[in-house]
Amino acid sequence: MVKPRVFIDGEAGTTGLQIYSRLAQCEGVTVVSIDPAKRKDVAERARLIDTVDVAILCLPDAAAREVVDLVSSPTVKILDASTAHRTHPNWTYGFPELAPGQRDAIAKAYRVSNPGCYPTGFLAAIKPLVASGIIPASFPVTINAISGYSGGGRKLMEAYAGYQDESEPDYPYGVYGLTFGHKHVQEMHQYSGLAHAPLFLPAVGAFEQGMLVQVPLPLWTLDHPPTGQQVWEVLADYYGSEPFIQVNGLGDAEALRDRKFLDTKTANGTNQVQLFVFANDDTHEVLVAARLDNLGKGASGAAVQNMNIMLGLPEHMGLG
Ligand SMILES: NC(=O)C1=CN([C@@H]2O[C@H](COP(=O)(O)OP(=O)(O)OC[C@H]3O[C@@H](n4cnc5c(N)ncnc54)[C@H](OP(=O)(O)O)[C@@H]3O)[C@@H](O)[C@H]2O)C=CC1
Ligand SMILES: CC(=O)N[C@@H](CCC(=O)OP(=O)(O)O)C(=O)O
Repeated sequence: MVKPRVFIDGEAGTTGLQIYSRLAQCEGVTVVSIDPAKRKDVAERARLIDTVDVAILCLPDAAAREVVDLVSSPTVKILDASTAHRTHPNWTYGFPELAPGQRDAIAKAYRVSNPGCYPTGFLAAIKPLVASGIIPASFPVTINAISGYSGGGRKLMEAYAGYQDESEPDYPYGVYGLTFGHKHVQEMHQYSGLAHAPLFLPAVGAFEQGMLVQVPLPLWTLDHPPTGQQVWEVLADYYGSEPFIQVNGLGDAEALRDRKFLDTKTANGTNQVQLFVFANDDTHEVLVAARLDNLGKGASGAAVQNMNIMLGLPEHMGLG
């Protein structure tokens, strides 16, 4: 059988390298590489894309848009890991677990956008709650999230490079996005089913990889607040058979591990979103949290999963 040919545009970057190393171990596809001297030559990249079955774009947004405009093959499927096409009406959102039918839509699509890392955690947590009506679409939602610095790509990784050797980094924790216009907000709003955009407060920590996305729900604001168990059941039912979304037990003490806090790294190296629900039914406070590897299910793992679906390959291929 002829193996599908895949080109990773931006193969040398943080996300591209991780996709390459996952696919290099796979028998199922042939990875086509560009001459390194031409890796920023847009005409050569478009020419190569026209020759493959799937092209995965791991580029800055502008470079992704530019090359897509030059592609002419009617058969090539494109998977864009950048933010450029995530809310575009002609592109299919590459989150197979988001809703019934999404996986089939990805399988049929010629243009698929890979979700952002923060939206992956947020949408995994909120979408079932809004879709089921257990929280109303009008609920004012806030998100507190922290990412490792690899989320900022090569430039942020270089900026943090010296920290490994310091016992006390200058910036162990930094909140950003303080003008509330972060590039992920539109995507989080569009696919959540919420009437209002969530208020998003991202932070970056002095660790390389991993993320935690927290959605605190002050349910006392509702006339009939659901219990923590009811919130948990909605999530557990929604993702019951999904291999890459794991719903941990309600108030799972194991999840907190020895130190009694939710850490940011336990999902690293996996393609998992790990969901947690913590609740106090007396005060009607609930926290839904998602832990994931920003470079795994938040980027390269999701890209490989989407590529597999787009090519009709086993969905687990290359995902460990
Ligand atoms: N890091 C993360 O956690 C995630 C990143 N993404 C997205 O993936 C994309 C890539 O991000 P990331 O891998 O982190 O970024 P990096 O900066 O690590 O890598 C980007 C790569 O693209 C190359 N590049 C830049 N401009 C051009 C161009 N005009 N033509 C061809 N190649 C070019 C860069 O080369 P050079 O370095 O030489 O300029 C580099 O190799 C971005 O859109 C990002 O938003 C998505 C999910 C998560
Ligand atoms: C820590 C950090 O800087 N994170 C990046 C998000 C990671 C990323 O690039 O997100 P995409 O998935 O949209 O590509 C940011 O906040 O812009």
